[in-house]
Amino acid sequence: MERKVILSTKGLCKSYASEGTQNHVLNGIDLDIYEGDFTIIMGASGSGKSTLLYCLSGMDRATAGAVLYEGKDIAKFNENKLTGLRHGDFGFVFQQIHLVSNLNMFENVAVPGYLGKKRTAPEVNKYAQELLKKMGIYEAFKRLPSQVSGGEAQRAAIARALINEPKLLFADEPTGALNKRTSREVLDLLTAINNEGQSVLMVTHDIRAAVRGSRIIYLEDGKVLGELSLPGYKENISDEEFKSREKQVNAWLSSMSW
Ligand SMILES: Nc1ncnc2c1ncn2[C@@H]1O[C@H](COP(=O)(O)OP(=O)(O)OP(=O)(O)O)[C@@H](O)[C@H]1O
Repeated sequence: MERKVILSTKGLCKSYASEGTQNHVLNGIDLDIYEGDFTIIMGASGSGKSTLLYCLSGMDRATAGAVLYEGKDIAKFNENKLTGLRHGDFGFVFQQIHLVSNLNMFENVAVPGYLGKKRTAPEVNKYAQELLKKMGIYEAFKRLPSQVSGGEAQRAAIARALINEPKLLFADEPTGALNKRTSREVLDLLTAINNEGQSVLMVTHDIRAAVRGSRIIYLEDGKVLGELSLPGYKENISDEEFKSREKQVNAWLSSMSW
């Protein structure tokens, strides 16, 4: 069965000017991102992972080449259209959580829904409550971000990213600031929503996060060096299956960084 492409890049290049020279960070990336996948971007520090995520999601502009979304090159969108795309079509989760400090957990999730205008306010309220329940933080409904743990705040950030039902959820090191247990809880949630059909693209250094992927892409010096496809990760995976998957990913990563 042919899989649907959500985003694709053609000859994507990104350079930054620094101290009179050009730093060529992305060097001609041709890539398709598929619907339903849990796509992982890996690579050494500085290989261009976050820059690729920013260019794919319209948070930054390519220097050359195209980023195609629904047949249109978003690199050519004006600021207004890019903002609309980021708010309406994509969702974002970052290592730094950035909840609005004077809004409670429910409001942090619901407000982007009111702004998204895809649903009426009562519909947004209902959906925000559903998402808080799904993320296991309904009890923290009325608490301010300063009154919850890092893991709870990241779960609220995931709920917020999902409120407008994004075509693609981008996650940049979402567990980078969390301890092992809360990282696992957050990864379990991302796995669960991916198993329900949500397309996810995640940048990570962490192999325990990468094993969640159905496709892992390895960047080196701003180019795709290789990729690995894996069967979808099941939420009730046994320890044995996890270890064998981890071994496969580790062996592949060693071959990439050889
Ligand atoms: N806004 C910017 N201005 C100038 N240079 C930048 C900018 N953003 C990134 N860079 C440079 O681009 C290169 C790639 O950065 P990027 O953050 O994409 O790498 P990364 O693979 O995500 O790294 P890490 O794993 O360390 O987060 C680095 O050399 C970085 O210094």
